[in-house]
Amino acid sequence: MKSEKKQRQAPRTDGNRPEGNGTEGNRPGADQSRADREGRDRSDRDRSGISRRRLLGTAGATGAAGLVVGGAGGAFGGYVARADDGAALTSVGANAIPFHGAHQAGIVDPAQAFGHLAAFDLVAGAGRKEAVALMRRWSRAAEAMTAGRTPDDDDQVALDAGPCSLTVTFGFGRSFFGKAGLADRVPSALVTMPSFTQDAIDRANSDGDLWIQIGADDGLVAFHALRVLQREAAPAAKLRWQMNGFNRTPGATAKPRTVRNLMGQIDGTNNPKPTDKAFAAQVFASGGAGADAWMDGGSYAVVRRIRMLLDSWDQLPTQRQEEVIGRHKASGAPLSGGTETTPVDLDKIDPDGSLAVPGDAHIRVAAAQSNGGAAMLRRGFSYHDGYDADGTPNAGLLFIAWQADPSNGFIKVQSKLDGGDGLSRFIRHESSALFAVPGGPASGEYVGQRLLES
Ligand SMILES: C=CC1=C(C)c2cc3[nH]c(cc4nc(cc5[nH]c(cc1n2)c(C)c5CCC(=O)O)C(CCC(=O)O)=C4C)c(C)c3C=C
Ligand SMILES: [Fe+2]
Repeated sequence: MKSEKKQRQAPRTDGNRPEGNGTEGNRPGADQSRADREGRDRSDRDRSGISRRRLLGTAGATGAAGLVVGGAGGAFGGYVARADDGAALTSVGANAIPFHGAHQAGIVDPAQAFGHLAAFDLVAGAGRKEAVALMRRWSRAAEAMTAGRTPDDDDQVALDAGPCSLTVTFGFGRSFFGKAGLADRVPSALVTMPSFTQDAIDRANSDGDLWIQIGADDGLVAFHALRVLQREAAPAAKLRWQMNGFNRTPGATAKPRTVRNLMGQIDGTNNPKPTDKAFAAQVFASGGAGADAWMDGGSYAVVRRIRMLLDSWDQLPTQRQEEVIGRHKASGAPLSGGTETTPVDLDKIDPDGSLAVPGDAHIRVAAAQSNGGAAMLRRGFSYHDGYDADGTPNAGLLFIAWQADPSNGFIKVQSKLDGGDGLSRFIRHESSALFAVPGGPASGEYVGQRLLES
């Protein structure tokens, strides 16, 4: 990336779209983003005497009739060029999540509407020096893009959009350390992931030396970040695997709600909350003073691509589906009663003498109470990669779990779910990876500097 001096254009308001999902105001950086935005418009005007936003608007207006593509146009059209009417920005475009901080962005922030995961391997001959240069390049690019800036020689894919809550999160796989000459710095929590009896893991789409998680509330902004970072990877690293995911778009519901997954369940209800006393200890590593000190403020990301066997799932009556999970499908309330947020009563017995939450219900088997307190923050994306030749949907969950120690988080819980979970008949784990995600960079630092330069 040559320079990030140019500010990316701020978006116009789409009159048909609700103003965000109501959560943006709570996101860190919303105010800063507003200030940045004003600065951006001003600097555009300073350089040319006329706002780039206005110029784009004029071009759109004059060309509008000729640019209606695919379909009858108007409300039914596919692509309709729109003039810039000068209306205010939407909060979706304007929201910026700071790149710097004690923890990397993309862990605690609400999961965005679009996600890309990518793993890279160092190329033969690349070592610590090349890794330092790569992490510098990646951090510089991510810092610019998350603030809504683009490089001079940018491909302009995200040119008209604001930051759109873009986050970029970087991690290191176990295989990275030996190649980078850092074999003695593998953190003790970065264990080799065990195999589980029901795994159907595709090794080519698993593991990796380096990992990037990208999230944004706009598809172009998310793709742009992926493309920029993939280009910046050369000549040090090459792509190993890449996955695309999505969540509900901000503003799609009348008020903020927990997302649904592709099985139709409300998913994420009983996640640890940042307001919980134990949250930081459950999710973030405290590196201590020893060899793992560089992981202070970091976390461990377990990535599992879990296919949903949707054809079988869809054949199950709703009541049975609810027994498989242990919650009502529509409301997300536990089968022991109450609303979505009512704590589940795993001991409750129904009038017929059976457990209200069945013995093999997913939430019973996965619960911290059933696993010696083991907990993790689940922050995933749905995925859909088309259909197999026989018409089976290739769709499911890019499951991402964040924890201070995977042995006392995902690994412990998955060991219990493997075989004991009613849901396991309807899902298949097809990819697996575990990454050490260092703490967030301080201003002027790049991600991983405390590992690579100490
Ligand atoms: C090893 C950890 C887990 C895997 C793998 C997993 C897969 C998976 N889960 C769902 C759907 C739901 N999970 C829910 C709760 C839940 N799941 C896990 C862990 C794993 N899930 C935990 C720790 C919990 C919380 C349990 C509790 O204490 O209540 C729920 C209920 C709503 C919620 O709390 O999020 C749903 C729904 C799918 C579809 C899936 C694989 C594709
Ligand atoms: Fe689950």
